[in-house]
Amino acid sequence: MKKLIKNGIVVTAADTYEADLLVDGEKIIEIGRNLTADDAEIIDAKGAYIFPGGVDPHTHLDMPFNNTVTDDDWETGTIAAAFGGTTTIIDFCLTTGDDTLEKAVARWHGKAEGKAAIDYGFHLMLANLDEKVLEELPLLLEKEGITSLKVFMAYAKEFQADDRTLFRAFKAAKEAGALVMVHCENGSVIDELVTKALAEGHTEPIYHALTRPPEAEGEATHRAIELAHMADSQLYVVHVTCAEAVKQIAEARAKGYKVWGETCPQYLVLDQSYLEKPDFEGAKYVWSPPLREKHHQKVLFDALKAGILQTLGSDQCSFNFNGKKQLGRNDFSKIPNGGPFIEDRFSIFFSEGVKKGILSLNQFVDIVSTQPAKLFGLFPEKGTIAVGADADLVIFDPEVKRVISAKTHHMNVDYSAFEGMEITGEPISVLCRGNFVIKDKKFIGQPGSGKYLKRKKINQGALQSPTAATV
Ligand SMILES: NC(=O)NCCC(=O)O
Ligand SMILES: [Zn+2]
Ligand SMILES: [Zn+2]
Repeated sequence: MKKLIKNGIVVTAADTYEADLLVDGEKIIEIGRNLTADDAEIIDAKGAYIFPGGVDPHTHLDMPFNNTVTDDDWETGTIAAAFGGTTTIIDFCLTTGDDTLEKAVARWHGKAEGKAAIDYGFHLMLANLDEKVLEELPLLLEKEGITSLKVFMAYAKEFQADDRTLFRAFKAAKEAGALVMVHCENGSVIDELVTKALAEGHTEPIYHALTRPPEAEGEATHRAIELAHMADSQLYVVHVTCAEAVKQIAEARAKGYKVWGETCPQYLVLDQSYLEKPDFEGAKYVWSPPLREKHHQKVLFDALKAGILQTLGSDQCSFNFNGKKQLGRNDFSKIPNGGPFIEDRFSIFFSEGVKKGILSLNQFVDIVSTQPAKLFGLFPEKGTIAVGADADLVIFDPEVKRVISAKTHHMNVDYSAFEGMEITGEPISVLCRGNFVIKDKKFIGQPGSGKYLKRKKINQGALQSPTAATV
């Protein structure tokens, strides 16, 4: 049955206008005023914004990490994402532990199939690029439509890649038409600082932040930029947190380097002082890079506004406080790194960005949906509202006020990093490819209905030049 969404205000990265939307099957087939359709279900969206579904380019669902596994799986994680207005995620497929990349990807398909309630793709997370991996990589990227790789400059004992590996990743990506995502922190310096702090008897969560200074992020960001440039390749810096890293990205983009950047809602609204909460509560706020001092928040908002950073990822990586976070009770370096953000990414950004007058409605859509879709080869099927696009739609009440709490969220985790925060705006109904996943704030979707998305290569027009990507 067709669906006719009437009287809403359609918002894209470019326009804001009143219109009705006619959806047939998975697609938007007509946009206009006073549309009628005899055989359609009518949805009245008066007073609501209609946004394209959020595209979250950074999640870790059911992922082995820091000697444990994240607590949200593909069912709880994608349902929570849908409640929050996200209809597509791109998750990180971990390749360590498998002897071929193909096996790792098959394992990730196994985690998602039958569980994902929204659409999804995979990035490939690589720790080494030996001859075997380099041979398999292009074949796998082609077959699976995986057009992005992630390499870590941090996590010395788990994933850290050396400069040679990083350079190889850039070279291989250039040839394969893929984008290299890099976690930019100097892992060796951090390892040294952590060892020293522990030797001096400092075990509390705040030392997680104190041993990962912003300079370590700025230095690594600079190195990644130069290595990408030397390889004539392209770089996407994940979870940017601080002025030091923003400066490097801004300078590179001004020189025309192919560099893009992401930040996350937690860095925009929380600060380092949260790690000082008593009774080990600071562990709830341990992730990497760490929360920074408050003055970095404005730098990040300004960078998003100016188009120096283009996207907002959740970096969803949840661990229960009264569970896996306790692994680090006597040693901050053993606290699993990550937090629960997939559900609140969209609404917090609307409330803090649009409602507080920092961003326009169109900039909001660009950052939470359109730019991630473009950068990761999903546009124009995803990331916009247009005839022929997938009917991934968020019917959003921009005025309702609510308080974020673990008591009401849908993630499989016993705390919210934003507990008690009052925000304005909430998704009322969410459609993914024309089907309601959330209707009137209730989940009516189907685990397993999410579709795996093969993505376009960057040389197929997925990627824009630095100047074109500015808002
Ligand atoms: N960010 C974080 O602490 N955990 C997830 C893994 C990563 O993205 O570094
Ligand atoms: Zn990372
Ligand atoms: Zn991450």
